Amino acid sequence: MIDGLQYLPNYLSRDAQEELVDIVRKQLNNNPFYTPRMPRSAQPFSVKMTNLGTLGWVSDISGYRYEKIHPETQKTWPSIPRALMSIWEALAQYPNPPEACLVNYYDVNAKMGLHTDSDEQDIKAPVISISLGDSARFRIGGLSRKDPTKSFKINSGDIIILGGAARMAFHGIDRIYGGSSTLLKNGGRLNLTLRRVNK
Ligand SMILES: O=C(O)CCC(=O)C(=O)O
Ligand SMILES: [Fe+2]
Repeated sequence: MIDGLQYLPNYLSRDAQEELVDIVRKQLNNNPFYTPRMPRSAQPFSVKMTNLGTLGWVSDISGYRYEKIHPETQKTWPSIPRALMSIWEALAQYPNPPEACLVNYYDVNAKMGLHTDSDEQDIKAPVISISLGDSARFRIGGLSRKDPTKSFKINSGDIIILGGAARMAFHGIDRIYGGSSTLLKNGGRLNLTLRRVNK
């Protein structure tokens, strides 16, 4: 596996997962998931997205970028809750706090193609990714799209850290294992990624 990728299986207990889902759901109140679209083609993503933080990652016909407001409600994103800040403080080994928490929701048919997280100025900071709900097949490659990739199954409560040499590695979600978790009332998978954007 590429150096700098840290996989922390079962980092969150079931109780901690339930608590986190509750906290995030409350914080997302009036900050709905929307359907992002591919730059240029405007093809819809299968993953629904929203954000917490002073900045949020958005994608539409004009491109990928960070914005201070929700693309549909035009309201600022709710703040990143303390429970998530604490996870960052425990794991990031980085002095500055995250500015964005991208919240991804995958229904059973959703997936995310191989990509790099490259819209952040500060690539010395890691990206911390928290999985909640249904299991998924995570794919990780190298720094070039052509590099060989490996995949493994990730489960609710697992955390992946993309740091160091793995910060700019290609990664994606091949598939969701529908019905594999009872954590989310309506099924599916919630993924939270904590990101530092500005240096
Ligand atoms: O859902 C995941 O585990 C990965 C999400 C991801 O790579 C992203 O939002 O950039
Ligand atoms: Fe990513």
